[in-house]
Amino acid sequence: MTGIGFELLKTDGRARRGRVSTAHGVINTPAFMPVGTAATVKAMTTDAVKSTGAEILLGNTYHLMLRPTAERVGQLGGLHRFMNWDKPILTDSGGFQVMSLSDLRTMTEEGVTFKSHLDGSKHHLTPERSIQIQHLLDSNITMCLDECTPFPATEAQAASSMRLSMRWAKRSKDAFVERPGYGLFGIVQGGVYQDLRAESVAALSDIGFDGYAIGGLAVGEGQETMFTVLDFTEPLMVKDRPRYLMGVGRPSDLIGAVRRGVDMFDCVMPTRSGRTGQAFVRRGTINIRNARHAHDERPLDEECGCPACRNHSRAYLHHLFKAGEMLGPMLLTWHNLHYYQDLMAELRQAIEDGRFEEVASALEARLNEGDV
Ligand SMILES: Nc1nc2c(CCc3ccccc3)c3nc[nH]c3cc2c(=O)[nH]1
Ligand SMILES: [Zn+2]
Repeated sequence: MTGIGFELLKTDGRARRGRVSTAHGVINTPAFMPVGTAATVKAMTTDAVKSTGAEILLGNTYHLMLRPTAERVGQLGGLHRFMNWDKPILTDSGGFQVMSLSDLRTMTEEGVTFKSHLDGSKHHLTPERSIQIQHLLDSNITMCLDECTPFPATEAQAASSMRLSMRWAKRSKDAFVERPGYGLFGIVQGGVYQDLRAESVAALSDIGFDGYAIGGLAVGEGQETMFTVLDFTEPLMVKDRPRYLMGVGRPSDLIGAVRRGVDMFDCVMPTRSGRTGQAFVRRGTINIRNARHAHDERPLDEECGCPACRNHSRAYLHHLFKAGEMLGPMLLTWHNLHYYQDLMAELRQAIEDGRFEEVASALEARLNEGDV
């Protein structure tokens, strides 16, 4: 197999059950991919991440090029060996993180010049350099360098931003080293504009990629707008390649996007909010720091099999956070990732059984039950 393989195993409405195969193993879709920004899923060992059911994790070109540098990771055998994760890895191309993390950045046709948020040192990122960095990291799924069009943007702004990303997509493809089990994904842009999204899908399909991400969303547009953009973009996308919705999302976002034909997801919510004490449970969310949990002997979620729910009460987790104990963020991160994987497994099974709509609407109803 050149590039990565994709099998579409079953559909139920627009929802898809598939399998992505890479040099480091298989990813069952719909899949949630935990974010491991600086070669670590924060507060989790790789064994812990594996125990949640995750089959792929994400790394970041931006962070790793700054520290410890891509050359260092490459010298040490790539990201898999560096962090001891032997399953697939997807890395973002860095443009999104430059725009959200560094200051004093300038964007030109050539690429983006920016100052490190760590030490102010100057760096350049071009499509060619981003592809080279991801190659050094030994990423199984490489992302094209793109510009994530800010929200809101006028149609003219979204058009010129998208067209720059399409020129960068071609340069990314030309720089990518084809290897069996390794693939390159294009990223659809175009803001909230139907004709621009269509132009971007067509431009990327003409170039040809192993998979197609939908970018420019989860940038503050809100769930309704995100779903509207999916509704007019997804039907234009080829069916025999994976679709990856970048940066999404909360459980209700995931259910709605699987319903609309998305296969792969990433989001910092389960890890970032886990560290602040927010737990995602089947009936909504819990902020464990709230006083009402101080004496509650129940687990976070009775139906969850994670170490936090098997071994501890809400009262104990509340105490850990109040005491500033590092076990608190560890256990809530573990729970959130475990819950996200359970949710994706339930959606995969529902598609296989031809019961997606029944299962999805029941899950959505429970999320709004409240009083968790
Ligand atoms: N390259 C790119 N990344 C995005 C991310 C980061 C996803 C990511 C991938 C891998 C690791 C971390 C983060 C977005 N997050 C929210 N919305 C997003 C939009 C884009 C986008 O349009 N382009
Ligand atoms: Zn749990």
